[in-house]
Amino acid sequence: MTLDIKICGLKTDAAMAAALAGGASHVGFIFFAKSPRYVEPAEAGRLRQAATGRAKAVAVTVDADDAFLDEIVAGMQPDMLQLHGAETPARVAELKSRYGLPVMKVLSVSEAADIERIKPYIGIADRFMFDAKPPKGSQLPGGNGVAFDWRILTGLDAGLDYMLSGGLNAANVGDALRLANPPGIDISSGVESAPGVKDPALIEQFFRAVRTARDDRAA
Ligand SMILES: O=C(O)c1ccccc1NCC(=O)[C@H](O)[C@H](O)COP(=O)(O)O
Repeated sequence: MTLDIKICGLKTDAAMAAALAGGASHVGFIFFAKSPRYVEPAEAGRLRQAATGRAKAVAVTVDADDAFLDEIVAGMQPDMLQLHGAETPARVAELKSRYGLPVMKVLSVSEAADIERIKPYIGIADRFMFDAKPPKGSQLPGGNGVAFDWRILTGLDAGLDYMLSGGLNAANVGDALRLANPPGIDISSGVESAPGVKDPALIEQFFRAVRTARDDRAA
């Protein structure tokens, strides 16, 4: 089975180069002003050019209005929108039709009952992401470096297209793959040396850990 890997919160050419060299299938840009990973749409548009033909460029937004989304889509030309807020199924459908782009809807989870919240989005969102709930006091809906109990994903339909996210790093990604066997994974703060500062060496180390885990499972 192929495994999609998204490196999120890219801001520099060096981090982008490391993500692509490692074999990222998706690269993410954060359009949430309070985030240390925020990039301007035009800068994301410049950075994402390196990914063309190699990885999908994902615009991560949080309950963004149409005016901001218009600016993002025009400036960055994403391949996909990641909706990381409280967007309703109707809003997801509206944005798919407005921009003609696939949408990944994020749901924050901590227990098995939270998984049920995907139901109204099935057939509307193209893909899902399960991320951990932000810790109390966090200003960020994502990028908090917090994991959830990956075993709650084992009850999902085998064909559901999703990414497992939240608190991944080189040390724990093998366990996540073994426990949940997800079709995709996503990482941000686990490959940073400080909030918002991606470390190419940590990115390389993460890809190495993924490869080792997959080789071990194949053996
Ligand atoms: O990363 C952010 O700063 C962020 C801010 C606002 C909304 C979403 C954000 N990140 C989205 C992602 O896809 C992250 O990769 C995901 O939450 C996992 O982050 P981490 O736990 O740090 O690996």
